[in-house]
Amino acid sequence: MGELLVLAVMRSSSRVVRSTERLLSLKIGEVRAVARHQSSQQEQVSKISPLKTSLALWHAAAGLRWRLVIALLATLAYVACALMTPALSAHIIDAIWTEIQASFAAGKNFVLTLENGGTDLLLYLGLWTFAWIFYSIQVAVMASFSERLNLNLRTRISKKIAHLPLSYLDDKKPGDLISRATNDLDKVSEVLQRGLLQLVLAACMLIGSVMMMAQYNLLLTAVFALFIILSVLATHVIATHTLKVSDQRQRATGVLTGNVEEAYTGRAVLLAFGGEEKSTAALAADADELARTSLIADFLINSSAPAVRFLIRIALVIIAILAGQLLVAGEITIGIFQAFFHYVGMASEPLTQLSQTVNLMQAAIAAAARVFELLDEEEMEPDPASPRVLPAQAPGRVVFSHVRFGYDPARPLMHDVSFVVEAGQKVAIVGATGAGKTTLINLLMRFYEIDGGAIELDGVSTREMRRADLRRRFGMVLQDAWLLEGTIAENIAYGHTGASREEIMAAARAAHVDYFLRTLPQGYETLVSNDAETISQGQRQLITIARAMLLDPAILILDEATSSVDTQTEQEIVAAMEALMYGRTSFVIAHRLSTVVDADMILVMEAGSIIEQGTHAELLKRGGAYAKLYQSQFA
Ligand SMILES: Nc1ncnc2c1ncn2[C@@H]1O[C@H](COP(=O)(O)OP(=O)(O)OP(=O)(O)O)[C@@H](O)[C@H]1O
Repeated sequence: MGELLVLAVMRSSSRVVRSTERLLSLKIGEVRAVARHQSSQQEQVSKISPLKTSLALWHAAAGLRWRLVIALLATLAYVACALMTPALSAHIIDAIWTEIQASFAAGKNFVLTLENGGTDLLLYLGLWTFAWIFYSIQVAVMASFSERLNLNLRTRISKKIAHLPLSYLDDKKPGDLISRATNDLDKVSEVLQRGLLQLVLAACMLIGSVMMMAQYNLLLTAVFALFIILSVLATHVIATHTLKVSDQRQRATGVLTGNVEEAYTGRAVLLAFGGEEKSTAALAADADELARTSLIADFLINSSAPAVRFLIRIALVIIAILAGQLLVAGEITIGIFQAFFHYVGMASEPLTQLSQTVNLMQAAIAAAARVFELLDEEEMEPDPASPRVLPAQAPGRVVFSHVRFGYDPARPLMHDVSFVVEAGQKVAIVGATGAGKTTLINLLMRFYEIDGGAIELDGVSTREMRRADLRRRFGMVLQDAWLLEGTIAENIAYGHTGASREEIMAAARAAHVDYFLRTLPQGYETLVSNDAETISQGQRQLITIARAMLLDPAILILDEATSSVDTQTEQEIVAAMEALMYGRTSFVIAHRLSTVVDADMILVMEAGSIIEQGTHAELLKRGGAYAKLYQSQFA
């Protein structure tokens, strides 16, 4: 996992530079065109199936569904309490009114007692108390349901990332991945927490209120039911658009997060090429797109409630006229008249809420769809069920036989690569840029799977080993020295849990960095991060050499720095690398004459193939590609 992360960062940082350069080369007009193109792309991908996504969410909630049952029961209890109150109040009003009239007829003042309506009033109060308790239970249970579902999905995403092939990261921006694991998931839980509850509550309230209305008068209930149907139709039309626009908004958030991340990580390139303005314009275009889609999505989400409210107002007027006539005709009592309107009021708000919630849920569905899109990505080939394990002291003999590979299977890069590296040998890999030097290392570490042939480590095919076991055999020191957020001591001990302070300091001494670290005010406890520029490039590389020293791997992979460091640091790096390579099989992407000349074997690469291999003397004698390269680059 550690190495995977390292390579992901390597890959993303080189991609960041490429994308930042692309960002730099954009003119403002092109930026707008890109934004438009992105938005048309977004329309193309909006093929979300709400049913499929809801089922996936239901499936993801396995083990948590009992919470939904409790929330549902609490909701039903709340609705029952709330629905009983108007009927009870109708009864209380009619009963007390009769008592008042009787008292007046008898020439007495009316005094409220427990017998003549007081008990009913206490019951009324009790009902509302229970309603409040049940409502609180459902709120608490739903909050715990949605947060746990969120946690489940987030855990699945982190496991998924560990199983994604590196090729996934090659054409996706890390920011988009981050956006799915944060923004999209948060949207799902935020909406579920409020939305699901409201949905159940509103539906129960609506059905209950209509049933109660029907008990009093069927004609008036039928008029209200007609307007419910009209509201459902209006909601459906708006919700269809909301789903599409919400998807665009979540994608625009992903694009913006990705580009902000790129602009930030590649800021050195931006500043160096004076590209701040263009980069800012490109980000502004992304932000514009997000603002545009958010505006439409928010408008749609909020527009359904006023539309439904308008329909309800019309229904109320019609019902009021009809109910008034019935009252005058003596077909209904004043208690029933007020109870009916109470139920209409009780049903109206849920109807409005239902419509708004259905719309809000579209945003959650769109976000959840992006989460499941990630979770459904094809994973890398699993480790073998019964993996071969190398002995701890395996010497580090490497054999490539007839290896075939292409990043894109349709465009092979390596056709037939074969070579043998004996344990303890130093191999220099040379070749022009893009020749395939890094690719060779990627295949050796199994960051990518080969398409044919075999790679063996001490007689065992790397495919028969667990990836983690394989990678533990290697130590890497890259040009782009990677530091994680933490102290320098933690950085040196990365990958070697439980290293003592003495071991860390011994590794730092061997890597010629101990003296420098002691001069820092906080010494080994100095806090660093990959982005902080408080530690120079050369010093970073020395720290990563110390990291490799501590790991004490059988095989080393070194990418010699091409960037110019001062002579003193350069000498220290050379000495540290020599000490590190001593007695180990080492693959060096070589840029220094001394490394090439000293190597036990030189692999000369061109267009993915090894065109020559041998020692410096042998290859010079041959007078082929190496001899020419040596003359032009190293001599
Ligand atoms: N992740 C990738 N996806 C697709 N193509 C890639 C990827 N990485 C490298 N390539 C392509 O494969 C070829 C070999 O690249 P590689 O990085 O191995 O070259 P290199 O010799 O290490 O170059 P350099 O010296 O510039 O680092 C190049 O054409 C490159 O564009």
